[in-house]
Amino acid sequence: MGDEGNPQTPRRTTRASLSSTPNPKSSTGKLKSCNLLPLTIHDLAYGDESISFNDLISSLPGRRAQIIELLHLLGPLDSPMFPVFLYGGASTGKTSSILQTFKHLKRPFVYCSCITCYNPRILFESVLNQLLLHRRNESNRYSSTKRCERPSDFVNLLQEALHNVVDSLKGNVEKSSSKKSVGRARGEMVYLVFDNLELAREWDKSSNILPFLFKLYDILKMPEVGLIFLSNASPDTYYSDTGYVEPVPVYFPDYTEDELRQILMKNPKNPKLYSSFLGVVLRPFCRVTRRVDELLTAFSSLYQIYCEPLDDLGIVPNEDMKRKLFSHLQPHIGPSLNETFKVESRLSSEASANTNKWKGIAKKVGVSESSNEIDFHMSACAKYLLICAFLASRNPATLDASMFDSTGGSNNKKRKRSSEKSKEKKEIAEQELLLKGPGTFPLERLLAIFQCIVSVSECLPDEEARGDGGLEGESWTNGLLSDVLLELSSLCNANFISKGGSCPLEGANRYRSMVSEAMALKVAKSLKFPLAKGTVATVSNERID
Ligand SMILES: Nc1ncnc2c1ncn2[C@@H]1O[C@H](COP(=O)(O)OP(=O)(O)OP(=O)(O)O)[C@@H](O)[C@H]1O
Repeated sequence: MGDEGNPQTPRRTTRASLSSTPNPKSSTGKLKSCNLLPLTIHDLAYGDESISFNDLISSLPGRRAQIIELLHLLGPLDSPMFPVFLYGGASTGKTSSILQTFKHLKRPFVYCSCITCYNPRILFESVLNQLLLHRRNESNRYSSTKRCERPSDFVNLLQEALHNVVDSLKGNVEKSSSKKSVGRARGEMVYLVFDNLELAREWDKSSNILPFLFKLYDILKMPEVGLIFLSNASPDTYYSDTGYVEPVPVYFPDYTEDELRQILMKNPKNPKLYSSFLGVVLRPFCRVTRRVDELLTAFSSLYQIYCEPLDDLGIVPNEDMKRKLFSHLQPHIGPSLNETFKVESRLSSEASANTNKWKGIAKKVGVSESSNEIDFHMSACAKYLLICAFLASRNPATLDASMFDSTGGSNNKKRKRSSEKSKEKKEIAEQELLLKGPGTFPLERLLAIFQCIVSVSECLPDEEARGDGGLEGESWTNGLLSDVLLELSSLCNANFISKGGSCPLEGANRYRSMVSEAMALKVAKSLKFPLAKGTVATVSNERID
Protein backbone atom coordinates (compact mmCIF):
# COMPACT_ATOMS: atom_id res chain seq x y z
CA MET A 1 0.00 0.00 0.00
CA GLY A 2 2.94 2.27 0.61
CA ASP A 3 3.43 2.87 -3.07
CA GLU A 4 -0.21 3.63 -3.78
CA GLY A 5 -0.54 6.61 -6.02
CA ASN A 6 3.15 6.96 -6.23
CA PRO A 7 3.91 7.84 -9.80
CA GLN A 8 6.74 5.83 -11.19
CA THR A 9 9.31 8.33 -12.16
CA PRO A 10 13.01 7.98 -12.46
CA ARG A 11 13.87 11.28 -10.94
CA ARG A 12 15.19 10.73 -7.45
CA THR A 13 17.30 7.71 -8.27
CA THR A 14 18.38 9.25 -11.48
CA ARG A 15 19.34 12.53 -9.97
CA ALA A 16 21.28 10.94 -7.15
CA SER A 17 23.06 8.59 -9.45
CA LEU A 18 23.59 11.20 -12.09
CA SER A 19 25.56 13.34 -9.79
CA SER A 20 27.46 10.74 -7.89
CA THR A 21 28.63 8.69 -10.82
CA PRO A 22 30.00 10.05 -14.00
CA ASN A 23 27.74 8.14 -16.27
CA PRO A 24 24.74 6.69 -14.69
CA LYS A 25 22.17 6.76 -17.39
CA SER A 26 22.15 3.18 -18.40
CA SER A 27 18.47 2.50 -18.14
CA THR A 28 16.30 1.08 -15.44
CA GLY A 29 18.72 2.07 -12.72
CA LYS A 30 21.12 -0.75 -13.55
CA LEU A 31 24.26 1.25 -13.32
CA LYS A 32 27.33 0.05 -15.05
CA SER A 33 29.17 0.81 -11.86
CA CYS A 34 27.65 -2.36 -10.47
CA ASN A 35 29.51 -4.59 -12.87
CA LEU A 36 32.33 -2.15 -13.56
CA LEU A 37 32.23 -2.45 -17.32
CA PRO A 38 34.08 0.44 -18.87
CA LEU A 39 31.81 3.27 -19.92
CA THR A 40 31.33 3.97 -23.60
CA ILE A 41 30.05 6.90 -25.57
CA HIS A 42 26.61 5.23 -25.63
CA ASP A 43 26.35 5.63 -21.88
CA LEU A 44 25.94 9.34 -22.48
CA ALA A 45 22.40 8.52 -23.62
CA TYR A 46 19.74 7.68 -21.08
CA GLY A 47 18.39 4.16 -20.99
CA ASP A 48 19.03 1.14 -23.14
CA GLU A 49 15.87 1.60 -25.12
CA SER A 50 14.10 4.77 -26.03
CA ILE A 51 10.46 5.38 -25.15
CA SER A 52 7.81 6.36 -27.68
CA PHE A 53 6.37 9.85 -27.85
CA ASN A 54 3.07 8.60 -26.44
CA ASP A 55 4.81 6.95 -23.50
CA LEU A 56 6.77 10.13 -22.91
CA ILE A 57 3.62 12.24 -22.75
CA SER A 58 1.66 9.79 -20.65
CA SER A 59 4.54 9.34 -18.20
CA LEU A 60 4.21 12.99 -17.20
CA PRO A 61 0.58 14.10 -16.93
CA GLY A 62 0.14 17.84 -17.18
CA ARG A 63 3.41 18.45 -19.01
CA ARG A 64 2.36 17.82 -22.59
CA ALA A 65 2.70 21.44 -23.72
CA GLN A 66 6.11 21.87 -22.09
CA ILE A 67 7.46 18.63 -23.53
CA ILE A 68 6.28 19.51 -27.03
CA GLU A 69 7.89 22.93 -26.72
CA LEU A 70 11.07 21.34 -25.50
CA LEU A 71 11.15 18.89 -28.41
CA HIS A 72 10.59 21.78 -30.74
CA LEU A 73 13.50 23.73 -29.23
CA LEU A 74 15.80 20.71 -29.31
CA GLY A 75 14.88 20.30 -32.95
CA PRO A 76 15.43 17.35 -35.26
CA LEU A 77 18.52 15.18 -34.94
CA ASP A 78 21.78 17.08 -35.28
CA SER A 79 20.26 20.53 -35.43
CA PRO A 80 22.05 23.27 -33.50
CA MET A 81 19.99 25.00 -30.83
CA PHE A 82 20.00 28.13 -28.72
CA PRO A 83 20.43 27.63 -24.98
CA VAL A 84 17.15 26.80 -23.23
CA PHE A 85 16.04 27.81 -19.74
CA LEU A 86 13.35 25.66 -18.08
CA TYR A 87 11.89 27.31 -15.03
CA GLY A 88 8.96 26.94 -12.67
CA GLY A 89 8.19 26.11 -9.04
CA ALA A 90 9.67 23.16 -7.21
CA SER A 91 8.40 19.74 -8.25
CA THR A 92 6.77 20.97 -11.42
CA GLY A 93 8.41 18.17 -13.36
CA LYS A 94 11.31 20.05 -14.98
CA THR A 95 13.93 17.41 -14.23
CA SER A 96 11.60 14.53 -15.04
CA SER A 97 10.57 16.15 -18.32
CA ILE A 98 14.10 16.74 -19.50
CA LEU A 99 15.32 13.26 -18.54
CA GLN A 100 12.34 11.51 -20.07
CA THR A 101 12.64 13.63 -23.20
CA PHE A 102 16.25 12.56 -23.60
CA LYS A 103 15.21 8.99 -22.99
CA HIS A 104 12.75 9.38 -25.83
CA LEU A 105 15.28 11.03 -28.13
CA LYS A 106 18.14 8.78 -27.04
CA ARG A 107 20.57 11.62 -27.55
CA PRO A 108 23.77 11.90 -25.53
CA PHE A 109 23.81 14.37 -22.67
CA VAL A 110 25.63 15.30 -19.49
CA TYR A 111 23.56 16.12 -16.39
CA CYS A 112 24.69 18.04 -13.32
CA SER A 113 22.53 19.26 -10.49
CA CYS A 114 23.75 22.16 -8.36
CA ILE A 115 22.31 20.29 -5.38
CA THR A 116 24.98 17.62 -5.43
CA CYS A 117 27.54 19.61 -7.41
CA TYR A 118 27.54 22.27 -4.77
CA ASN A 119 30.50 24.39 -5.79
CA PRO A 120 32.11 25.39 -9.11
CA ARG A 121 34.93 22.86 -8.82
CA ILE A 122 32.62 19.90 -8.26
CA LEU A 123 30.36 21.09 -11.07
CA PHE A 124 33.22 21.48 -13.55
CA GLU A 125 34.73 18.15 -12.60
CA SER A 126 31.42 16.36 -12.83
CA VAL A 127 30.86 17.65 -16.38
CA LEU A 128 34.35 16.58 -17.38
CA ASN A 129 34.07 13.17 -15.69
CA GLN A 130 30.93 12.42 -17.64
CA LEU A 131 32.32 13.62 -20.96
CA LEU A 132 35.57 11.74 -20.45
CA LEU A 133 33.63 8.60 -19.48
CA HIS A 134 35.40 8.54 -16.15
CA ARG A 135 33.83 6.72 -13.24
CA ARG A 136 34.87 7.69 -9.73
CA ASN A 137 35.29 4.59 -7.61
CA GLU A 138 37.37 2.92 -4.98
CA SER A 139 40.19 2.06 -7.33
CA ASN A 140 40.84 5.71 -8.16
CA ARG A 141 39.95 6.82 -4.63
CA TYR A 142 36.88 8.54 -5.93
CA SER A 143 38.96 11.16 -7.63
CA SER A 144 37.95 13.09 -10.72
CA THR A 145 39.70 12.65 -14.01
CA LYS A 146 40.90 16.27 -13.96
CA ARG A 147 41.24 18.73 -11.17
CA CYS A 148 39.61 21.92 -12.30
CA GLU A 149 38.81 24.95 -10.23
CA ARG A 150 38.98 27.96 -12.49
CA PRO A 151 36.51 28.75 -15.27
CA SER A 152 39.38 29.38 -17.69
CA ASP A 153 40.82 25.88 -17.07
CA PHE A 154 37.35 24.44 -17.38
CA VAL A 155 36.82 26.04 -20.78
CA ASN A 156 40.05 24.53 -22.15
CA LEU A 157 39.36 21.08 -20.75
CA LEU A 158 35.71 21.24 -21.77
CA GLN A 159 36.49 22.19 -25.35
CA GLU A 160 38.94 19.33 -25.65
CA ALA A 161 36.52 16.82 -24.09
CA LEU A 162 33.60 18.00 -26.21
CA HIS A 163 35.61 17.73 -29.44
CA ASN A 164 36.54 14.16 -28.53
CA VAL A 165 32.95 13.25 -27.74
CA VAL A 166 31.63 14.85 -30.93
CA ASP A 167 34.30 13.06 -32.99
CA SER A 168 33.36 9.73 -31.40
CA LEU A 169 29.69 10.41 -32.03
CA LYS A 170 30.42 11.20 -35.67
CA GLY A 171 32.41 7.97 -36.00
CA ASN A 172 29.60 6.17 -34.25
CA VAL A 173 27.01 7.54 -36.66
CA GLU A 174 29.05 6.36 -39.64
CA LYS A 175 29.57 2.89 -38.16
CA SER A 176 26.04 2.43 -36.97
CA SER A 177 24.33 3.62 -40.13
CA SER A 178 23.96 0.10 -41.40
CA LYS A 179 23.53 -1.69 -38.07
CA LYS A 180 20.52 -1.61 -35.78
CA SER A 181 20.81 1.21 -33.32
CA VAL A 182 19.23 -0.22 -30.17
CA GLY A 183 21.21 0.91 -27.13
CA ARG A 184 23.18 3.41 -29.17
CA ALA A 185 23.30 7.14 -28.63
CA ARG A 186 21.71 8.95 -31.53
CA GLY A 187 23.16 11.83 -33.50
CA GLU A 188 26.30 13.90 -33.37
CA MET A 189 25.25 16.44 -30.78
CA VAL A 190 25.85 16.42 -27.05
CA TYR A 191 23.82 18.40 -24.53
CA LEU A 192 24.92 19.85 -21.21
CA VAL A 193 22.12 20.03 -18.63
CA PHE A 194 22.57 22.18 -15.52
CA ASP A 195 19.80 21.62 -12.95
CA ASN A 196 18.80 23.64 -9.86
CA LEU A 197 20.73 26.60 -11.13
CA GLU A 198 19.15 28.86 -8.50
CA LEU A 199 21.47 27.30 -5.93
CA ALA A 200 24.56 28.49 -7.78
CA ARG A 201 23.57 32.06 -6.92
CA GLU A 202 24.40 31.36 -3.30
CA TRP A 203 27.77 29.71 -3.87
CA ASP A 204 29.93 32.72 -3.61
CA LYS A 205 28.66 36.25 -3.69
CA SER A 206 31.55 37.46 -5.79
CA SER A 207 31.51 34.43 -8.04
CA ASN A 208 30.81 34.86 -11.68
CA ILE A 209 29.72 31.32 -12.18
CA LEU A 210 26.24 32.11 -13.51
CA PRO A 211 27.26 34.67 -16.14
CA PHE A 212 30.03 32.25 -17.02
CA LEU A 213 27.60 29.36 -17.58
CA PHE A 214 25.28 31.56 -19.65
CA LYS A 215 28.25 32.71 -21.72
CA LEU A 216 29.36 29.15 -22.48
CA TYR A 217 27.34 29.19 -25.68
CA ASP A 218 29.35 32.18 -26.97
CA ILE A 219 32.61 30.90 -25.57
CA LEU A 220 32.37 27.37 -26.99
CA LYS A 221 31.02 28.33 -30.39
CA MET A 222 30.28 24.67 -31.03
CA PRO A 223 27.02 24.05 -32.91
CA GLU A 224 27.21 20.41 -31.83
CA VAL A 225 26.71 21.39 -28.17
CA GLY A 226 23.29 22.22 -26.68
CA LEU A 227 22.96 23.99 -23.33
CA ILE A 228 19.98 23.48 -21.06
CA PHE A 229 19.44 25.23 -17.75
CA LEU A 230 16.83 24.27 -15.15
CA SER A 231 15.83 26.51 -12.31
CA ASN A 232 12.96 27.10 -9.95
CA ALA A 233 13.64 30.85 -10.00
CA SER A 234 12.46 32.90 -12.95
CA PRO A 235 14.89 34.19 -15.63
CA ASP A 236 14.49 37.78 -14.38
CA THR A 237 16.53 36.87 -11.37
CA TYR A 238 19.56 35.95 -13.45
CA TYR A 239 20.28 38.18 -16.37
CA SER A 240 21.45 41.41 -14.81
CA ASP A 241 23.92 42.15 -17.56
CA THR A 242 23.24 41.03 -21.05
CA GLY A 243 26.59 40.42 -22.63
CA TYR A 244 25.44 37.04 -23.91
CA VAL A 245 22.66 35.29 -25.74
CA GLU A 246 19.78 34.90 -23.29
CA PRO A 247 18.46 31.35 -23.15
CA VAL A 248 15.00 30.65 -24.54
CA PRO A 249 12.65 30.35 -21.54
CA VAL A 250 10.18 27.50 -21.09
CA TYR A 251 7.82 27.96 -18.16
CA PHE A 252 6.58 25.03 -16.08
CA PRO A 253 3.47 26.24 -14.24
CA ASP A 254 2.19 24.68 -11.03
CA TYR A 255 -0.08 21.73 -11.63
CA THR A 256 -3.82 22.20 -11.48
CA GLU A 257 -5.84 20.04 -9.14
CA ASP A 258 -6.95 17.90 -12.08
CA GLU A 259 -3.40 17.36 -13.27
CA LEU A 260 -2.35 16.43 -9.74
CA ARG A 261 -5.17 13.91 -9.63
CA GLN A 262 -3.94 12.37 -12.88
CA ILE A 263 -0.37 12.23 -11.57
CA LEU A 264 -1.41 10.66 -8.29
CA MET A 265 -3.77 8.24 -10.00
CA LYS A 266 -1.04 6.82 -12.22
CA ASN A 267 -0.35 3.55 -10.49
CA PRO A 268 -2.64 2.88 -7.55
CA LYS A 269 -3.24 -0.78 -6.78
CA ASN A 270 -6.91 -0.12 -6.12
CA PRO A 271 -7.88 2.85 -8.32
CA LYS A 272 -11.48 3.09 -7.02
CA LEU A 273 -10.39 3.14 -3.39
CA TYR A 274 -7.52 5.56 -4.02
CA SER A 275 -9.78 7.81 -6.04
CA SER A 276 -12.28 8.06 -3.18
CA PHE A 277 -9.37 8.83 -0.85
CA LEU A 278 -8.17 11.60 -3.18
CA GLY A 279 -11.72 12.92 -3.30
CA VAL A 280 -11.37 13.68 0.39
CA VAL A 281 -7.81 14.93 0.70
CA LEU A 282 -6.70 16.42 -2.59
CA ARG A 283 -8.63 19.68 -2.54
CA PRO A 284 -7.64 20.84 0.96
CA PHE A 285 -4.03 19.90 0.37
CA CYS A 286 -3.97 21.68 -2.99
CA ARG A 287 -4.71 24.88 -1.09
CA VAL A 288 -1.53 24.43 0.88
CA THR A 289 0.81 22.94 -1.68
CA ARG A 290 0.80 21.74 -5.27
CA ARG A 291 4.17 20.06 -5.02
CA VAL A 292 3.96 16.45 -6.11
CA ASP A 293 6.69 15.34 -3.71
CA GLU A 294 5.00 16.95 -0.70
CA LEU A 295 1.61 15.56 -1.62
CA LEU A 296 3.07 12.10 -2.05
CA THR A 297 4.70 12.26 1.36
CA ALA A 298 1.54 13.46 3.09
CA PHE A 299 -0.76 11.07 1.24
CA SER A 300 1.27 7.94 1.74
CA SER A 301 0.68 7.91 5.50
CA LEU A 302 -2.85 9.32 5.27
CA TYR A 303 -3.82 6.58 2.84
CA GLN A 304 -2.61 3.94 5.23
CA ILE A 305 -4.81 5.44 7.93
CA TYR A 306 -7.71 5.69 5.47
CA CYS A 307 -7.45 1.95 4.79
CA GLU A 308 -7.13 0.87 8.44
CA PRO A 309 -10.81 -0.07 8.85
CA LEU A 310 -10.65 -2.32 5.77
CA ASP A 311 -9.96 -6.05 5.82
CA ASP A 312 -9.86 -6.31 2.06
CA LEU A 313 -7.77 -3.69 0.29
CA GLY A 314 -9.22 -4.71 -3.06
CA ILE A 315 -12.68 -3.53 -2.08
CA VAL A 316 -14.71 -1.11 -4.24
CA PRO A 317 -16.13 1.18 -1.57
CA ASN A 318 -19.84 2.12 -1.63
CA GLU A 319 -21.13 5.43 -0.28
CA ASP A 320 -21.58 4.06 3.24
CA MET A 321 -18.09 2.68 3.34
CA LYS A 322 -16.67 5.93 1.96
CA ARG A 323 -18.36 7.82 4.79
CA LYS A 324 -16.99 5.40 7.34
CA LEU A 325 -13.49 5.66 5.94
CA PHE A 326 -13.74 9.41 5.86
CA SER A 327 -14.79 9.65 9.52
CA HIS A 328 -11.87 7.45 10.42
CA LEU A 329 -9.46 9.65 8.49
CA GLN A 330 -10.87 13.05 9.36
CA PRO A 331 -9.04 13.69 12.67
CA HIS A 332 -5.72 13.11 10.92
CA ILE A 333 -6.22 15.51 8.03
CA GLY A 334 -5.81 18.74 10.00
CA PRO A 335 -2.49 17.82 11.65
CA SER A 336 -1.14 16.52 8.36
CA LEU A 337 -2.20 19.73 6.61
CA ASN A 338 -0.45 21.71 9.31
CA GLU A 339 2.71 19.73 8.88
CA THR A 340 2.70 20.16 5.11
CA PHE A 341 1.91 23.83 5.46
CA LYS A 342 4.86 24.35 7.79
CA VAL A 343 7.28 22.71 5.39
CA GLU A 344 5.83 24.54 2.40
CA SER A 345 5.95 27.96 4.04
CA ARG A 346 9.47 27.40 5.30
CA LEU A 347 10.62 26.41 1.83
CA SER A 348 8.88 29.28 0.14
CA SER A 349 10.20 31.81 2.61
CA GLU A 350 13.68 30.44 2.03
CA ALA A 351 13.10 30.75 -1.67
CA SER A 352 11.99 34.31 -1.22
CA ALA A 353 14.86 35.26 1.03
CA ASN A 354 16.31 37.24 -1.81
CA THR A 355 13.80 40.05 -1.74
CA ASN A 356 15.35 41.83 -4.68
CA LYS A 357 14.23 38.96 -6.79
CA TRP A 358 10.66 39.40 -5.64
CA LYS A 359 10.78 43.12 -6.04
CA GLY A 360 12.01 42.67 -9.58
CA ILE A 361 9.20 40.29 -10.31
CA ALA A 362 6.58 42.51 -8.73
CA LYS A 363 7.75 45.37 -10.87
CA LYS A 364 7.66 43.22 -13.94
CA VAL A 365 4.20 41.94 -13.21
CA GLY A 366 3.00 45.47 -12.78
CA VAL A 367 3.91 46.31 -16.36
CA SER A 368 3.23 43.08 -18.17
CA GLU A 369 -0.41 42.57 -17.45
CA SER A 370 -1.29 41.41 -20.89
CA SER A 371 -0.43 37.80 -20.15
CA ASN A 372 -3.03 35.70 -18.40
CA GLU A 373 -0.53 33.63 -16.44
CA ILE A 374 1.55 34.67 -13.47
CA ASP A 375 5.07 33.95 -14.57
CA PHE A 376 6.75 33.35 -11.24
CA HIS A 377 6.44 30.87 -8.45
CA MET A 378 4.62 31.58 -5.20
CA SER A 379 3.34 29.09 -2.67
CA ALA A 380 -0.39 28.44 -2.62
CA CYS A 381 -0.53 29.94 0.87
CA ALA A 382 1.15 33.16 -0.26
CA LYS A 383 -1.30 33.37 -3.14
CA TYR A 384 -4.30 33.05 -0.83
CA LEU A 385 -2.81 35.64 1.48
CA LEU A 386 -2.32 37.97 -1.46
CA ILE A 387 -5.98 37.57 -2.46
CA CYS A 388 -7.11 38.11 1.13
CA ALA A 389 -5.10 41.31 1.31
CA PHE A 390 -6.55 42.44 -2.00
CA LEU A 391 -10.09 41.81 -0.76
CA ALA A 392 -9.40 43.54 2.54
CA SER A 393 -7.95 46.56 0.77
CA ARG A 394 -10.72 46.88 -1.78
CA ASN A 395 -13.74 46.15 0.39
CA PRO A 396 -15.01 47.91 3.48
CA ALA A 397 -14.78 45.71 6.55
CA THR A 398 -18.58 45.88 6.82
CA LEU A 399 -18.88 43.61 3.79
CA ASP A 400 -16.72 40.87 5.30
CA ALA A 401 -19.49 39.17 7.22
CA SER A 402 -21.74 38.89 4.18
CA MET A 403 -18.93 37.68 1.95
CA PHE A 404 -17.30 35.19 4.25
CA ASP A 405 -20.12 33.89 6.43
CA SER A 406 -19.65 30.39 7.64
CA THR A 407 -22.71 29.13 5.76
CA GLY A 408 -20.82 29.56 2.54
CA GLY A 409 -23.51 31.74 1.04
CA SER A 410 -26.61 29.84 2.18
CA ASN A 411 -28.04 33.06 3.61
CA ASN A 412 -28.29 34.47 0.15
CA LYS A 413 -32.07 34.51 0.20
CA LYS A 414 -32.21 36.74 3.23
CA ARG A 415 -29.72 39.05 1.68
CA LYS A 416 -31.59 39.29 -1.58
CA ARG A 417 -34.72 40.68 0.12
CA SER A 418 -32.93 43.77 1.28
CA SER A 419 -30.90 43.90 -1.88
CA GLU A 420 -32.21 47.18 -3.29
CA LYS A 421 -30.96 49.30 -0.44
CA SER A 422 -27.72 47.45 -0.08
CA LYS A 423 -27.08 47.69 -3.82
CA GLU A 424 -27.29 51.45 -3.54
CA LYS A 425 -25.01 51.44 -0.51
CA LYS A 426 -22.58 49.20 -2.31
CA GLU A 427 -22.43 51.50 -5.30
CA ILE A 428 -21.70 54.48 -3.06
CA ALA A 429 -19.03 52.46 -1.27
CA GLU A 430 -17.53 51.48 -4.62
CA GLN A 431 -17.27 55.06 -5.73
CA GLU A 432 -15.75 56.14 -2.46
CA LEU A 433 -13.21 53.38 -2.62
CA LEU A 434 -12.29 54.21 -6.17
CA LEU A 435 -11.49 57.73 -5.07
CA LYS A 436 -9.57 56.66 -2.00
CA GLY A 437 -7.55 53.84 -3.60
CA PRO A 438 -6.79 50.60 -1.75
CA GLY A 439 -7.61 50.87 1.92
CA THR A 440 -5.61 49.75 4.90
CA PHE A 441 -6.59 46.96 7.23
CA PRO A 442 -5.40 45.49 10.50
CA LEU A 443 -3.71 42.12 10.76
CA GLU A 444 -6.69 40.54 12.54
CA ARG A 445 -8.97 41.27 9.62
CA LEU A 446 -6.54 39.74 7.15
CA LEU A 447 -6.21 36.60 9.27
CA ALA A 448 -9.98 36.31 9.66
CA ILE A 449 -10.49 36.49 5.89
CA PHE A 450 -7.62 34.07 5.35
CA GLN A 451 -9.12 31.57 7.75
CA CYS A 452 -12.51 31.76 6.07
CA ILE A 453 -11.03 31.24 2.63
CA VAL A 454 -8.59 28.52 3.52
CA SER A 455 -11.08 26.75 5.71
CA VAL A 456 -11.56 23.35 4.23
CA SER A 457 -14.88 22.45 5.80
CA GLU A 458 -16.57 22.68 2.42
CA CYS A 459 -14.54 19.81 1.05
CA LEU A 460 -16.17 17.37 3.39
CA PRO A 461 -18.43 14.94 1.59
CA ASP A 462 -21.73 15.84 3.21
CA GLU A 463 -23.52 18.26 5.48
CA GLU A 464 -23.31 15.91 8.42
CA ALA A 465 -19.55 15.80 8.29
CA ARG A 466 -19.42 19.53 7.84
CA GLY A 467 -21.37 19.86 11.06
CA ASP A 468 -18.49 18.23 12.87
CA GLY A 469 -16.56 21.41 12.53
CA GLY A 470 -14.41 20.36 9.61
CA LEU A 471 -10.88 21.52 9.94
CA GLU A 472 -11.66 24.92 11.25
CA GLY A 473 -10.85 23.91 14.80
CA GLU A 474 -8.23 25.36 17.04
CA SER A 475 -5.40 23.06 16.03
CA TRP A 476 -5.62 24.29 12.47
CA THR A 477 -5.49 27.95 13.43
CA ASN A 478 -2.90 27.75 16.17
CA GLY A 479 -0.41 25.70 14.24
CA LEU A 480 -0.64 27.93 11.22
CA LEU A 481 -0.39 31.36 12.69
CA SER A 482 3.37 31.65 12.82
CA ASP A 483 3.70 30.31 9.28
CA VAL A 484 1.13 32.69 7.90
CA LEU A 485 2.97 35.56 9.55
CA LEU A 486 6.16 34.39 7.90
CA GLU A 487 4.49 34.37 4.49
CA LEU A 488 3.02 37.78 5.20
CA SER A 489 6.41 39.18 6.00
CA SER A 490 7.78 37.78 2.71
CA LEU A 491 4.93 39.41 0.81
CA CYS A 492 5.68 42.70 2.57
CA ASN A 493 9.37 42.43 1.71
CA ALA A 494 8.43 41.83 -1.88
CA ASN A 495 6.18 44.86 -1.78
CA PHE A 496 3.06 42.93 -2.70
CA ILE A 497 1.62 44.11 0.61
CA SER A 498 2.80 47.26 2.32
CA LYS A 499 3.04 47.53 6.05
CA GLY A 500 2.20 50.98 7.28
CA GLY A 501 2.96 52.69 10.54
CA SER A 502 0.80 51.94 13.52
CA CYS A 503 -2.58 53.59 13.83
CA PRO A 504 -2.61 56.18 16.69
CA LEU A 505 -5.99 54.96 17.92
CA GLU A 506 -5.64 51.21 17.53
CA GLY A 507 -1.91 51.06 18.18
CA ALA A 508 -1.42 48.12 15.81
CA ASN A 509 0.21 48.10 12.38
CA ARG A 510 -2.00 48.41 9.32
CA TYR A 511 -1.43 46.82 5.95
CA ARG A 512 -2.37 47.68 2.40
CA SER A 513 -2.51 45.52 -0.74
CA MET A 514 -0.19 46.85 -3.42
CA VAL A 515 -1.24 44.58 -6.27
CA SER A 516 -3.39 45.62 -9.18
CA GLU A 517 -6.75 44.05 -9.88
CA ALA A 518 -5.31 42.35 -12.96
CA MET A 519 -2.59 40.76 -10.89
CA ALA A 520 -5.05 39.65 -8.18
CA LEU A 521 -7.25 38.11 -10.87
CA LYS A 522 -4.30 36.23 -12.33
CA VAL A 523 -3.34 34.87 -8.93
CA ALA A 524 -6.96 33.92 -8.25
CA LYS A 525 -7.17 32.24 -11.63
CA SER A 526 -4.07 30.19 -10.91
CA LEU A 527 -5.81 28.89 -7.77
CA LYS A 528 -9.21 28.60 -9.45
CA PHE A 529 -10.43 30.99 -6.77
CA PRO A 530 -13.65 32.72 -7.86
CA LEU A 531 -12.58 36.32 -7.51
CA ALA A 532 -14.99 38.42 -9.53
CA LYS A 533 -13.90 41.33 -11.66
CA GLY A 534 -15.19 44.75 -10.60
CA THR A 535 -14.29 47.95 -8.86
CA VAL A 536 -15.05 46.56 -5.46
CA ALA A 537 -13.61 43.10 -5.20
CA THR A 538 -16.15 40.40 -4.65
CA VAL A 539 -16.08 36.71 -4.34
CA SER A 540 -18.46 35.45 -6.99
CA ASN A 541 -21.48 33.44 -5.97
CA GLU A 542 -20.00 30.12 -6.96
CA ARG A 543 -18.60 28.16 -4.11
CA ILE A 544 -14.92 28.58 -3.64
CA ASP A 545 -13.17 25.64 -5.17
N1 LIG B 1 3.85 15.22 -14.29
C1 LIG B 1 4.37 14.37 -13.39
N2 LIG B 1 4.06 13.08 -13.43
C2 LIG B 1 4.57 12.21 -12.54
N3 LIG B 1 5.42 12.57 -11.56
C3 LIG B 1 5.78 13.85 -11.47
C4 LIG B 1 5.29 14.82 -12.39
N4 LIG B 1 5.82 16.01 -12.06
C5 LIG B 1 6.59 15.82 -11.00
N5 LIG B 1 6.59 14.52 -10.64
C6 LIG B 1 7.30 13.90 -9.52
O1 LIG B 1 7.56 14.91 -8.58
C7 LIG B 1 8.89 14.85 -8.11
C8 LIG B 1 9.64 16.12 -8.48
O2 LIG B 1 9.71 16.22 -9.91
P1 LIG B 1 10.92 16.91 -10.65
O3 LIG B 1 12.21 16.69 -9.94
O4 LIG B 1 10.87 16.52 -12.08
O5 LIG B 1 10.51 18.42 -10.50
P2 LIG B 1 11.43 19.71 -10.66
O6 LIG B 1 10.55 20.75 -11.27
O7 LIG B 1 12.69 19.38 -11.38
O8 LIG B 1 11.73 20.06 -9.15
P3 LIG B 1 12.93 20.96 -8.54
O9 LIG B 1 12.74 22.36 -9.06
O10 LIG B 1 12.71 20.83 -7.08
O11 LIG B 1 14.21 20.34 -9.01
C9 LIG B 1 9.51 13.63 -8.75
O12 LIG B 1 9.41 12.56 -7.87
C10 LIG B 1 8.66 13.41 -9.96
O13 LIG B 1 8.63 12.05 -10.26
